[in-house]
Amino acid sequence: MASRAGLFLLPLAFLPHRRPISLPALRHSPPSLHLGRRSSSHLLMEKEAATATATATEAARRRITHVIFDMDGLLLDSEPFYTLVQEKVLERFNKTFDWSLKAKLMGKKAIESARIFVEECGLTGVLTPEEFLEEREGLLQELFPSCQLLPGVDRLISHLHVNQIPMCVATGSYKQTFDLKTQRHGEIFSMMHHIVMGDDPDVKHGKPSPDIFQVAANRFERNVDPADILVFEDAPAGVAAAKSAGMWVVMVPDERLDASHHKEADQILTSLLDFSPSLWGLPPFTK
Ligand SMILES: O=P(O)(O)OC[C@@H](O)CO
Ligand SMILES: [Mg+2]
Repeated sequence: MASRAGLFLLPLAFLPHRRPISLPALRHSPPSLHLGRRSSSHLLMEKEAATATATATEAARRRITHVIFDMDGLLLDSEPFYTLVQEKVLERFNKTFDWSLKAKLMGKKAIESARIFVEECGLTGVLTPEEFLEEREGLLQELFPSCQLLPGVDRLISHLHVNQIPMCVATGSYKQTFDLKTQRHGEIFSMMHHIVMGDDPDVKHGKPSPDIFQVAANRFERNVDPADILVFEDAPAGVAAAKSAGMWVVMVPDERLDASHHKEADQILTSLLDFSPSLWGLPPFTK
């Protein structure tokens, strides 16, 4: 297999589309970087990561040349708003919302997640997916403008921008809600080469299909090998989409997401503050 200058030949087993490689989470980062208490899923995450072999670390030291960011739950702390509103809707039907359902909804196109929500909550015939979406979007309108950046986002994106690493966003959010959520963060999103959204005409199927990441990769200035692209995601559907697009994926899951959803990711982090660019052949942080 031809290798690029300075790259070593990767045994076929390590190609991203063949099997995920779990890498050591940055256990040495100072405790202050680890936000919040360490839940059992975090300890499991570290155990999973700790089993990574030196070979896996070597294999993953590819020279990543391009980066694709998911948005909700990865760049923006918007997922709690979705949860809050979905809990509100369910209260009306005396039903409760839990993370096993959340795991199925995250990252998906709005109408797809609405269909799952109505079906899984036994509301078929009571509430249509369209009615649910209308109610949900109505409640979210006031909440979205207060979306904050998640920890480590500003530092990482500014760092990649300064080092001229091409990057973009691939989000299942539709344009209208994208504008609402990002209105306070124009500078960060202006550093993106392009933004692909859930209602983009070229995106035929939402995550977990690879469409949105393939469209995002094709819109960079030059043809990019998917194996040179690193995706950052928070949701199982997004990780699955990135892997089926043949890309590498760092997952930054909410600590309430069951660790069984971590398997496909190449690296698991508790926060972007723990990301080490040089592990992926990207320029290291200087400060
Ligand atoms: O930016 P992403 O994570 O694709 O969000 C999509 C939206 O459906 C929220 O889950
Ligand atoms: Mg997401």
